[in-house]
Amino acid sequence: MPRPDTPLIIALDYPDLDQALAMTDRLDPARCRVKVGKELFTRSGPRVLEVLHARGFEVFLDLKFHDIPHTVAGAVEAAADHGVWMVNVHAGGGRRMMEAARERLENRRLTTHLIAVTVLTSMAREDLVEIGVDDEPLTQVERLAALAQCSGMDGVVCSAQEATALRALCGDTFLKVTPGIRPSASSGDDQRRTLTPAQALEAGSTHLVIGRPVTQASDPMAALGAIEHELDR
Ligand SMILES: O=C(O)c1cc(=O)[nH]c(=O)n1[C@@H]1O[C@H](COP(=O)(O)O)[C@@H](O)[C@H]1O
Repeated sequence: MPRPDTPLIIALDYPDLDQALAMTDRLDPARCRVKVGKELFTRSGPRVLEVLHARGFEVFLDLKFHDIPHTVAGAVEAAADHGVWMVNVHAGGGRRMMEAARERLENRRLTTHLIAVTVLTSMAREDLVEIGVDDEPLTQVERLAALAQCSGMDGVVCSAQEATALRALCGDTFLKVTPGIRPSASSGDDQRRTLTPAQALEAGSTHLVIGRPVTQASDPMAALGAIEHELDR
């Protein structure tokens, strides 16, 4: 199946498989990828991946693994064995954890994209201070992105507000997957570091993760179409 030529990843943040599939019934796998996160996966198990693959979708399995190296390597291998397009870990798990995950994929010649979460887009400076990081989010994102890159990651999850700095630091081909995307008219919800879809691509994001602005819209297809229009696609 040809890879979709789109930066859009729709977050299927639903409490059950039926609701997620009702949404994907209305999406076209040529126009977007989909993301399965903790809630949906914990409720539905790997079956959700089988069903989405059968419908032609490439899947980002967003379970943000963060554990000792051996455990994370096994979890990343299991995700890749399910045939997902992308999987993620927390860069805060450190170099040995990320290297172990990369090595496990290489040993098995598995080509799933492996990326690391830097600083969650729901966090602002004061949240970092509370966990002992007395830095601006950008400084911590740069620190973790550099570590992720030299630990063998294909890219990072960050806010689009940091994408330009990471393009300079890590290059164009290093993936910058950016949630916290809010079309001009929508609310920020619990996100703190947001940009619009067009601003995010302009800033250097390679992929845009979009959840509620599409999934909670009264007409999700119209919302997706408006984003595509904004991106001139
Ligand atoms: O890894 C992620 O996808 C992620 C990282 C991050 O820093 N912030 C973030 O919002 N996400 C995910 O991106 C999606 C954003 O959804 P909305 O805020 O509804 O657009 C959710 O599924 C989050 O779990």
